[in-house]
Amino acid sequence: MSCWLASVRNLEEISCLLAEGPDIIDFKEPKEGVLGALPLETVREAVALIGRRCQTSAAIGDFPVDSPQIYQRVLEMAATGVDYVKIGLPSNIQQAAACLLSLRPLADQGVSMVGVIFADKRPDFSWTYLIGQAGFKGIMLDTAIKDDFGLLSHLSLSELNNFVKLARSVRLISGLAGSLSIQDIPKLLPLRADYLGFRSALCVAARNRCSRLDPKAVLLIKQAMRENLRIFEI
Ligand SMILES: O=C[C@H](O)COP(=O)(O)O
Repeated sequence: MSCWLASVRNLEEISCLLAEGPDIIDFKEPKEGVLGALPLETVREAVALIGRRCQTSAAIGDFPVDSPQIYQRVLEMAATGVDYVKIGLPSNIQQAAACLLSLRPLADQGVSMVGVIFADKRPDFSWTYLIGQAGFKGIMLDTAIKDDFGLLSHLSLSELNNFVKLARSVRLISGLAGSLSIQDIPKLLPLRADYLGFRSALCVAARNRCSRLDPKAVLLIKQAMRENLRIFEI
């Protein structure tokens, strides 16, 4: 069954979301880039505020894959108590092999990591298994450039289906995101990714993901997820 993830950038947004019960609340600062990080202290407070009412994830920030800072950043983010730490990877995951292997000890210590690759950067899914070998828990497809061209403008349903199947074959949780709209939900749910991720569609201005969350938009996404899941599970 597919879950839904909602990205937030501050504690006020969490209060707005919790009533609608997303399965995962994801912490990131969109002003700092597609995987912009929130301050560690904010993430710590956010995790405490949520109090295990849903799962949580957090981006570590936009770092080049050869940055020596990645290991430390993952360690620090995991120490906030967040369930999953999200790390951006290049489209050709093979290029990140050294970075992935260096993170393996963190996986062995129980840190749950999710690798993020970008649909608008011509991703090569054939290296997905390397993420599994590094002990990651999941892989997520997102878009690097946030504009009118969402996930389905870059990859076909058949390519996305292939991605979800490959992830499943190496026991990785799979997530799909990238300026998803409410209309994308019935198209993507049949692929049975583990979750669909949203930010833009939850905001008062869907074209500005830095704008505040709109409670009505949040409710509409929640209802669309529920109704479409009911249809596909019949
Ligand atoms: O992790 C998911 C992303 O925050 C989705 O954001 P977006 O809907 O603005 O592309």
